[in-house]
Amino acid sequence: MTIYDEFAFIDKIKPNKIHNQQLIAGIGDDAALVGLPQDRDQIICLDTMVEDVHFTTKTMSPNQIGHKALAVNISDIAAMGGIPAYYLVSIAIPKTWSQVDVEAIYEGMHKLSEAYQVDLIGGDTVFSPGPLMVSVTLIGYIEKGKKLLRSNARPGDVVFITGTVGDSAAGLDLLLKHGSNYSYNNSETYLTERHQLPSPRVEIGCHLAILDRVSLNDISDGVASEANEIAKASNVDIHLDEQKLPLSNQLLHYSQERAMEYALFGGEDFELIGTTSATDWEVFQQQMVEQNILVTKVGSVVEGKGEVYLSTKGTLTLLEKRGYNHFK
Ligand SMILES: Nc1ncnc2c1ncn2[C@@H]1O[C@H](COP(=O)(O)OP(=O)(O)O)[C@@H](O)[C@H]1O
Ligand SMILES: Cc1ncc(C[n+]2csc(CCOP(=O)(O)OP(=O)(O)O)c2C)c(N)n1
Ligand SMILES: [Mg+2]
Ligand SMILES: [Mg+2]
Ligand SMILES: [Mg+2]
Repeated sequence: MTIYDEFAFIDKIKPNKIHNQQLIAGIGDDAALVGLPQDRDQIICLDTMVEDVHFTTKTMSPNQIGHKALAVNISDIAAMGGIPAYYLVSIAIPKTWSQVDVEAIYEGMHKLSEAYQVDLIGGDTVFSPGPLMVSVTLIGYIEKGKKLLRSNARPGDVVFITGTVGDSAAGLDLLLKHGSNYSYNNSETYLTERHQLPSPRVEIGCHLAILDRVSLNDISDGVASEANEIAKASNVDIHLDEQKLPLSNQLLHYSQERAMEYALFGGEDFELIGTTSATDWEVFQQQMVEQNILVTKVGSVVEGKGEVYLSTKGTLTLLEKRGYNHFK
């Protein structure tokens, strides 16, 4: 179905209320105009989702594609300890996609934008002769001077992971096998939804931003890949204790044998992995316990030259930067 009147489409997706009062002009001019608060630094990121790379019509509904395209960006802001505020969407639409389905992508984004109080302030709409592509640029902020960088890890730090890891990759496995319309049992549905509807950890990021020094990454490419990024950026070694990696019962039930592979190399959990001093870890852990949020100590930082080791029953083996890599 070829349909789009580009301009009628833009009118249709334009939000009718705003969450951030510093927005001066959103959709409807040549660019968005936003006021800048003096006491904050800006955080800006962009992630793209492409049909047959990040999703297929079999693995994700249009609504879920929209949710996830925004969620993965919110997750990058969470990994900087910040609060998301404004987003722009670039969408390239092939003729095989119906207007109803494209609007459902926006509904998915809109629903999540309400939950996280972010405003759609612009974007671009173009035709694609190939797959559907949706790219989101997200702007957020953090108190001036706060930096939760990958390069902040120091020897003696505790390494932690939020939530559980590996669920999304197992969910993807199920979806590639049976599709999204299959009647999954409760435990399988938990896994497929972890893949389709990730929950970015903004609240936890904000708690971490209060601590003195934190290194942080969100888990898009797998624990092994993200831990390696922190180790390399900080020029330290990271030791991960295999037995401490937080795995859900649903994942273990799905495949005890492959659970560790999913956790280390699967990706798209959009949980956070990071490090902080042992003293700040105690403070943070206590806060998380009080709020009933799962955060697990999974290892430690030692002096080194940027490598990650996995400790399995006392034996250390090099954990290479294997995981999702677009061109491998
Ligand atoms: N094509 C590109 N042009 C410019 N910068 C890029 C490009 N691709 C990635 N980057 C930058 O490289 C860094 C790492 O990107 P990426 O691995 O995608 O991070 P993440 O996994 O957090 O999304 C980020 O600072 C990102 O902005
Ligand atoms: C159909 C399908 N095949 C494979 C995957 C797995 N996959 C695609 S991209 C990706 C990694 C995350 O995406 P990326 O573009 O690397 O995000 P970033 O690291 O930039 O946040 C994974 C695990 C998927 N989600 N869907
Ligand atoms: Mg990226
Ligand atoms: Mg990231
Ligand atoms: Mg990646």
